[in-house]
Amino acid sequence: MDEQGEVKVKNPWHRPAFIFLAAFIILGIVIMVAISVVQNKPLPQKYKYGIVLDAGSSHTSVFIYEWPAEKENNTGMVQQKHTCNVKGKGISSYDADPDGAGKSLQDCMVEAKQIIPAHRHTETPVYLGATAGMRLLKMKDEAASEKVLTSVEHSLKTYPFSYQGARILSGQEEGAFGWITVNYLSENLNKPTGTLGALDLGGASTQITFIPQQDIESNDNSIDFRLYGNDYHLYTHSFLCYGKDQALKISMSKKLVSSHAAYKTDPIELRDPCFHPGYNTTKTVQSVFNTPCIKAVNFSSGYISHVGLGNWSQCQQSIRKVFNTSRCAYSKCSFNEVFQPSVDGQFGAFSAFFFVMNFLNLTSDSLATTKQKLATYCSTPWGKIVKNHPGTKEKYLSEYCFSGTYILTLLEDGYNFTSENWKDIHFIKKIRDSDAGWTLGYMLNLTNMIPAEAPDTPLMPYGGYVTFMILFTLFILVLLLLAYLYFRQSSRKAQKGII
Ligand SMILES: Nc1ncnc2c1ncn2[C@@H]1O[C@H](COP(=O)(O)OP(=O)(O)O)[C@@H](O)[C@H]1O
Ligand SMILES: [Ca+2]
Repeated sequence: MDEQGEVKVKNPWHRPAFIFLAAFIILGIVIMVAISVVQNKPLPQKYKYGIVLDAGSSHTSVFIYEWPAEKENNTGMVQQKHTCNVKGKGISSYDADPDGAGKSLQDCMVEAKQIIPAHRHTETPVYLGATAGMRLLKMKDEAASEKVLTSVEHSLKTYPFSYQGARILSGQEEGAFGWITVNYLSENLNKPTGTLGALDLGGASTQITFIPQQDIESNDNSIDFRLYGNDYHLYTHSFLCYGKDQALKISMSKKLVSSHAAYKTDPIELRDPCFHPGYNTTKTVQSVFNTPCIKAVNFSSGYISHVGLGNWSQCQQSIRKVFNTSRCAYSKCSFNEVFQPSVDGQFGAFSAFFFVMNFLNLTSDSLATTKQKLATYCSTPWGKIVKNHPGTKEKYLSEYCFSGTYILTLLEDGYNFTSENWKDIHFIKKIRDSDAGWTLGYMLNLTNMIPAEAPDTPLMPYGGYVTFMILFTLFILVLLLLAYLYFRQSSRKAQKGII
């Protein structure tokens, strides 16, 4: 009994205070880990949505974007969830029937209501941005352009979303937001890697935007951004009337004006090297001259007999006349006296640049091969072209020779790309499943989703943090166990010594 009494006194582990302390430490660690795991646990993913309507000159597309609610300021988080193509033509074609513009959006907006979860509807912003078609309508008939915008506004306000406005974008905005989109999607904005220049070809205008190596000599062409802690000094220019549909009209009108036949015959004969041999279609003079991009001319007839010749080099000669390169008041110009630094770096060429070059299978050849293949394509008889592409809209099909040649001439003679840097042009439709175009950049900007400064990042990712806390706790437990074993052994020795 005495022996046992002595052991009790000598073994420190049997002191209640020590046991209490050890239990308290373990409990404290367990509570700490439990709280931090629960506190930092990512909530079940909640998504937010945004809608942007791209009211282009040829048609309107509705884009629905989606992003995880907690990560809206991280780069690359916003994704395109759905697109809907509005039936019919662009809103600028409703100048004589403004109500029709608003009505045309109905089907796609109903679709948006079905795609976005109902509880998110009221907080989902809707933006409509109109581009060059509406810029031209505003030049031609400002009152009509306002009526069209009012009509789409009334229509968009009837849906449960948060309507944020319908407006005409400036050419600079269109160029800059296209650049933001491609660089956001390529995750270039928060990395020290280079950025991607943006080339956008529409029906009524075309944009070029990139970071140049030299000074920007004209203020109109300069845009500055601070994104994720980096300063960007961009060159941008939008050529109104140089989208492929307006360029075709300008090119046809020049041919008509310079041809003597045009003033005498009925219908006027337009022999066009940019259309396939065997192509022969009657068009109205009005369909070519109905644009503020061309001065009105009087002809003997209201009709044109448009006859294809299929001669690529003559076609290119005729397209060169659309670009005025004779004067430049700066150190360098693209065309029409517009300042442009030398193109630099990699470029993403989207919208009609992609549609046309992809159709022609010309997205990955050298400049020389591209020209050769295009020349062969243009000389292919129209009958054969129609037979080979039964599913393609005849209007698009008849114009691919012109459009391909226009793209080549715009890039080489207009923007001064060469056979050396031709490979730097990447014809793209999508980046990581989202369309390249101005709409995403526009929404990111208006919702402040690209912060000027880089957001604070946690010390370690969530998974790493939990692992660290578990390992750290185990480490402490093992230490306590070892300490226990050590003390037990030493107290036994002490016990034996006493015996
Ligand atoms: N599959 C296609 N093939 C050829 N061209 C196309 C195709 N889809 C769209 N396009 C063309 O792309 C252009 C899109 O321009 P759009 O965005 O409407 O005008 P803008 O940007 O000048 O306001 C139009 O010229 C249209 O005809
Ligand atoms: Ca466009």
